[in-house]
Amino acid sequence: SAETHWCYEVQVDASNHSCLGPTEWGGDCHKHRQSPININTSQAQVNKSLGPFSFSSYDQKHYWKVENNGHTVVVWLEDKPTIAGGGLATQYRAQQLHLHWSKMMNEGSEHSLDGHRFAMEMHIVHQKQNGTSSNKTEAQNSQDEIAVLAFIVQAGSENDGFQPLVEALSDIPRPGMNTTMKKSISLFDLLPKEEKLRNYFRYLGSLTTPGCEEKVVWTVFKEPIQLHEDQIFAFSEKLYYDNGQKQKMTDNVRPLQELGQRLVFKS
Ligand SMILES: Nc1nc(-c2ccc(Cl)c(S(N)(=O)=O)c2)cs1
Ligand SMILES: [Zn+2]
Repeated sequence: SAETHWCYEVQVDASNHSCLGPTEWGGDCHKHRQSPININTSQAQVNKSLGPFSFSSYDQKHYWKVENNGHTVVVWLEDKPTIAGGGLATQYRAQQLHLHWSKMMNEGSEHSLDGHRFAMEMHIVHQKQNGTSSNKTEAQNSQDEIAVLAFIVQAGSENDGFQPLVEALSDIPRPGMNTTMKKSISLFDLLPKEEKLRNYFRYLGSLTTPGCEEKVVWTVFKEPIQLHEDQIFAFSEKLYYDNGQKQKMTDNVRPLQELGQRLVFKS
């Protein structure tokens, strides 16, 4: 039979157990360098090598393609903006951005800061740019193959930069649907002002979705993105997990994982 697909806890009951919730996820999801984690900000160690990021083409406006993939809303960054600096070993190329959220303003982020969770969390997923062909092989298994820039989102003032994404949600209620933003925006239109991106936390972890591969160098920025409550609610209101449009897409948040022997650093 088609293998049972993974899902979030909120979906397990609604689908009368026809999908695997977070405690049953396979792959590397049961290993010990997993994400997300709670970040104890006073225990995080200042690391002087965690300098500012350099963002390339983050100012480039684009009519991005937006998709409901059954777990989240994904914005495909095909023009591949890149990042470097920020204590990263090399340049990384953006692949996609997606978000995690809840209707509850303190249950929608995946990471927490000193036990506090927020309304949403946005992840910009980047792939390590390989060097020469020689070091391509082992590079694929490195702990920092993927760099995710994580931004917490809290309810506050209206954010005009997010409107083209918020308005695109109505076009893609069901899994597998995709659309294009009706207005071009840049990644910087979605982020806090660049000068506010100097303060961040850093640790090595995993994808927060199956197979939970432990190949992510995480950056969690301190400065939150602010969205109006109505913009936040739009994600839970317009999107569905299922084709029958019975299960609203919300609480697509993995439970917190143990820090274990890992250290969290801060810029
Ligand atoms: N099918 C799906 N894949 C993802 C995904 C892919 C890559 C990554 Cl890196 C992540 S995360 N949450 O760790 O940033 C999520 C979401 S939903
Ligand atoms: Zn994510």
